[in-house]
Amino acid sequence: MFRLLSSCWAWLKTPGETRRNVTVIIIGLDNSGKTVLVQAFQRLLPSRIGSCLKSELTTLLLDEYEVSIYDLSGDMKGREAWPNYYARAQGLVFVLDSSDLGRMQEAKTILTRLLSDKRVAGKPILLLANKQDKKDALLPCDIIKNLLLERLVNETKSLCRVEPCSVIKNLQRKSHQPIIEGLRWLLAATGDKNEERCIPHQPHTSSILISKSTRRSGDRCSSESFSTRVGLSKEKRQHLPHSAEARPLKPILQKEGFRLRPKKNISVTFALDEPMEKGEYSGGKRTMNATKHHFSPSDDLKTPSPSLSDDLFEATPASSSNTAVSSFASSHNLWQTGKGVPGTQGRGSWKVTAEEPMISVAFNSPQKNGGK
Ligand SMILES: Nc1nc2c(ncn2[C@@H]2O[C@H](COP(=O)(O)OP(=O)(O)OP(=O)(O)O)[C@@H](O)[C@H]2O)c(=O)[nH]1
Ligand SMILES: [Mg+2]
Repeated sequence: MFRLLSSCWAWLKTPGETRRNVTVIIIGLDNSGKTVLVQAFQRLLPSRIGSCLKSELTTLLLDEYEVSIYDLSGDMKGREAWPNYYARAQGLVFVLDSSDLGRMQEAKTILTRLLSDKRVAGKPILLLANKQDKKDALLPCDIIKNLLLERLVNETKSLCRVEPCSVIKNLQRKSHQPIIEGLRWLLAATGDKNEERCIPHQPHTSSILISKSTRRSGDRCSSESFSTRVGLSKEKRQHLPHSAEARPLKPILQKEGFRLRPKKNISVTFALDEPMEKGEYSGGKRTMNATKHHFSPSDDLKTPSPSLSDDLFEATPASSSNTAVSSFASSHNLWQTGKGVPGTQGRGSWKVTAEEPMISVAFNSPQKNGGK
């Protein structure tokens, strides 16, 4: 009853009559969780379900947006209809079953074909790494690697955010926060994307964001150091949701450290567009050899010190945006290492510090809940 009333109120209360209409398509392989995602949105947000004629359409209200969401079927027959929706979509949600390793290649093929379509290329895409409750679910960094996502979004100039989530119903309401935050980001990105197209001679570089949904106290990331890399005006950037901000990889490494969480809630945001200069971090091996490990005194649970592989900071060749990408690939080892460390699946955090620069890794409690 309360939900019904608040829905009615939300529909009536159109602030200044200025709701922005945005059309989003939800796409992905069959069985990835698209329909369950839409059902979660319907539970969480004021929504209007489509008529019988367009049962795939749901209209949601979120902030100042009225969002038309098309839940497209992912089976072979359904995929034939996808192109009919490409032109009208301003943003895309690609739902991936992170635990279905056997279909990663198929997902990659589909995603590549999708983003390469000229009606889609350049539009923002939210990649939901779903089914994170399952024990074999891939980490977002593994997904990025498996799907060759960096290269793909760089080529198609699409702004991309990767959001790990579980959309199943029996999870607590707050565990659905990532999908709301992801949708907020997508909506903001659609507006900025349109505006950006009007800016002439704007060098376009693309970004991948991984959600940094929650920040711990002591997080040294300062918001001023964030920037999107899609040529947004400063004023527009201020309107992006906090979690929509992208951080250039190079400054992160230079100034702050790279904050990652191993599974479920990822705590890092970065952009893959800033080329490294020649020789930059080429002393990485040396630096990492000099690495010392220590634990934060605020850890909820002490975990064993991780051992880092020496190839954590391989020297990265310079001169293209792929340099930063390969730098990410190096940091990927960091995740892998963290993942394999006994005890890191529990609550707690550990830090790895080197003399200069410092890398820090924060592990927070994963949401293990009713994994199948
Ligand atoms: N464990 C787990 N199961 C999920 C999750 N999300 C969806 N599922 C299950 O995955 C199955 C498929 O979900 P759907 O939402 O129907 O998948 P879909 O992407 O709409 O599939 P098509 O409509 O065929 O393209 C269902 O059995 C869901 O219960 C999740 O986050 N975790
Ligand atoms: Mg479905």
